[in-house]
Amino acid sequence: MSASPLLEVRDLRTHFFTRAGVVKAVEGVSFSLEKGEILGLVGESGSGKSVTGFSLIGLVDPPGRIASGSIKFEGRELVGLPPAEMRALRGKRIAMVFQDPAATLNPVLSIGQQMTLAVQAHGRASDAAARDLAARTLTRVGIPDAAARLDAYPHEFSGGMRQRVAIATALLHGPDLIIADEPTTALDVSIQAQILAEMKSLAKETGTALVWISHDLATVSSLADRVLVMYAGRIVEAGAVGETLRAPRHPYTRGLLDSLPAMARPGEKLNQIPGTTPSLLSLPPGCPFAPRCPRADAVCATDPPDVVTASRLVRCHHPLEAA
Ligand SMILES: Nc1ncnc2c1ncn2[C@@H]1O[C@H](COP(=O)(O)OP(=O)(O)OP(=O)(O)O)[C@@H](O)[C@H]1O
Repeated sequence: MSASPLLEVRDLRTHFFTRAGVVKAVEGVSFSLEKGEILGLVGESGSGKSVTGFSLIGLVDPPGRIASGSIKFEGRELVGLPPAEMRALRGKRIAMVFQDPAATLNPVLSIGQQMTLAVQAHGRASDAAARDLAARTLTRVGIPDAAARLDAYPHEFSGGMRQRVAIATALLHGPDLIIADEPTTALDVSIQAQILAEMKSLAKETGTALVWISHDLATVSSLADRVLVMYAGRIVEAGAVGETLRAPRHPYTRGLLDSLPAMARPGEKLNQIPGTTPSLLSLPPGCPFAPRCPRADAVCATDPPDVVTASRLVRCHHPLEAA
């Protein structure tokens, strides 16, 4: 591990100040990321994955804001960075890919026009040079006959191809970090697998680090080096992906794994985690997972668990045995 990681997040708190109260969407999140590393961020809907991603790239809008904590990118503090400096980093050094490529692609511009604009937003390039870079980048993400397809419009591409265009746009400037928020969720399984394989080889070839946000543990296990499991705005377990998913120590991670369709025997019902995710406006005083946890006892209801760190981080009073 190098002395200074690419990204170092310390005790990040991102809150939404709503009329109903303060929604603590991200509450004390810490992790670091090395160059070329792929980090999977998993958890049920509402656990704070997307808000963590938006915080990293400076895109939390009112009524939300980063309430405290630190996000260091190559040693430089991003929390409190003037918006113009954040914009200069965004798209160039740190890029984001969303679940819906429509969030990135403009329907009234051809793919070539919008990629040219994206190239020129961060530096001088002639239209010809920008189109050439766009075509080469589209080829890298598996778009056949890319130069000819530059004049096509987003609606002329299939969903999988549109997502590839969005990924290529994120790759244009050779960013150091890509934050991908459920980018393959809407695609069919074979296209998903292809895009995952391509993202993995791109990250390894170019040294680009990837934060892959997903509710799908199977996807994360085939792609990521490390996994962070989030619950109610906190990281409850973190470690190397193989070890953590093979032998989870937090009962929540175990519950997520048990509810995967692949874990059910034919004809059997899926083992859903009982109960629902808590309201972030009024969390119980102890462990937020306690009301749904098969291992919880009195202490879990009253005392927030400390983090136990050995080869991996576990935030639990009664972690499962190490394998
Ligand atoms: N603009 C907002 N105002 C108030 N609360 C918000 C806002 N945006 C997000 N939240 C809250 O922050 C919490 C975390 O949301 P987030 O989208 O990060 O979850 P997630 O884990 O990414 O879920 P999903 O997989 O559904 O996207 C949720 O409880 C959500 O209601």
